[in-house]
Amino acid sequence: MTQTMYDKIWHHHVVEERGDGVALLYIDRQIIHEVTSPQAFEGLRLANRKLRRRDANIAVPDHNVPTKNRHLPNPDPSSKEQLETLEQNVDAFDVNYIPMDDIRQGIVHVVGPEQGITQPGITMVCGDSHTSTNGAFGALAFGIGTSEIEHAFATQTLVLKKSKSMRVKIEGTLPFGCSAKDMALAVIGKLGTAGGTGYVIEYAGSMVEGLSMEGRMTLCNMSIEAGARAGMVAPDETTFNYIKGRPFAPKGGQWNAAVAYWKSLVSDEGANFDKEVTLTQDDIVPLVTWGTSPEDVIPVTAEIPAPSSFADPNKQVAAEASLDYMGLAAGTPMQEVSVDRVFVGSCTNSRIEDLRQAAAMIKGRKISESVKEAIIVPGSGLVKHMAEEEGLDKLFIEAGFEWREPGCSMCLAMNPDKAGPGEHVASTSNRNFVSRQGPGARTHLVSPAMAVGAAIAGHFVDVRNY
Ligand SMILES: CC(C)[C@H](C(=O)O)[C@@H](O)C(=O)O
Ligand code: SF4
Repeated sequence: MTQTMYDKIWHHHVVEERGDGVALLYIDRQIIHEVTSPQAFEGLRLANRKLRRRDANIAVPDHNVPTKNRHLPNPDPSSKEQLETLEQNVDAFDVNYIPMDDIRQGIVHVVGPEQGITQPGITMVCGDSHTSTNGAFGALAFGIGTSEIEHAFATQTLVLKKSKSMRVKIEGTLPFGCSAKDMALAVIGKLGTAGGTGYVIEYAGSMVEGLSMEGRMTLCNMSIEAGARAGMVAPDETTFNYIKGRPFAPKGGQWNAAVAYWKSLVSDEGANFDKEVTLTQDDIVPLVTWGTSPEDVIPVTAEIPAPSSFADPNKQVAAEASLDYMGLAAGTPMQEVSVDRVFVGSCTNSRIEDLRQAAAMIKGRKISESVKEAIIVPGSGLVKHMAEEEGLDKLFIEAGFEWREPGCSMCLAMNPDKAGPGEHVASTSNRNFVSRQGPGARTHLVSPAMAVGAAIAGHFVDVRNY
């Protein structure tokens, strides 16, 4: 019987079938951050339990870390407490830990792949929805809740129901001025935020195969915004080249054996997917979100849509509310929308390639005087270091950007990096929810190049001719 990649990885990890698609699944690796782990550790404490496999877990602080003045006391009491609690817990339970002052520190979903922790064929969890990022390697990686974190700590297993499978093919060559972020936004625009509910998505097609690992991670990262449980890309030479030599990668004779196994994971010819969706090169253009849902995407060359243009009455109501919150009028050309702040970062777009694409847009120009703040937040200390070796930090600083320390930062504004009420933010993150980047802040999701273009012009621009 033919199998999808998801079927294969699932079956390799079943400890016990419970019937009705529910199974006890073995979990290979778990990553932990400070926001969702405290109750899980507390649960272990109360039940007097330990970690079943301490080498399968690794913790790193990311959401609450300050991105500047780290040598000073943390200005936010609740952030301080969450960070200290994580330190106490990893100490008490002897969990592998990457502290804030370690060059490897960064956003969990950047650190896992960078360290070679993420590998094809593994099951990988984290108490964080964007764990889907790791699926770019052909891993089954997904976010879990606090009680599941505790369960995985104690047993190295989880009780799970198998999802349906969807294949999203994107065919063609990535058009000029576009990036994996535009592909991700195009997929969400097409599926809608509920289109992937109940599914694990496998991304395929020539445009996906042509992406670097960084691009594939951007694409898989935003599977969650399409409602899916996870996103995956079949491992290939691009994957193997990325993993080779990383700290946790298989070494010596184990390398060849691992690659042979990884190659066997790809979906069989003719494997059955519950749903198939295809996008073409024509669907991929520089996109911007205009509303408060990631599905609210339009080409940068388009106008803000009128609520009445949507067929679904519920969507009409939602669009009305979105426009009201965003302070936008239907019919306004997107390129006339001005931006107050610019954020390049987050687990969607903070890897080295994202920073290179962002820096390439500067071309000796400076950010607009109308922009209050433009920050570049690398995904990890290693990304930051690499960017500095390439001189990207200087390009950003000369243009008027702030060059920060790694963390989640203004993606969700749990640290001091916030946008003010009513301010429009050109953001490379993944969620444009109400008040996501600060109370009343208005988020527009874009690619790194589009964010820098907006910073220079002071409003959204079509990066293809800017
Ligand atoms: C804090 C965490 C639970 C949350 C998530 O799971 O996604 C955060 O990372 C986010 O992006 O909103
Ligand atoms: S960068 Fe944003 S989306 Fe990613 S884990 Fe952090 S808060 Fe969540």
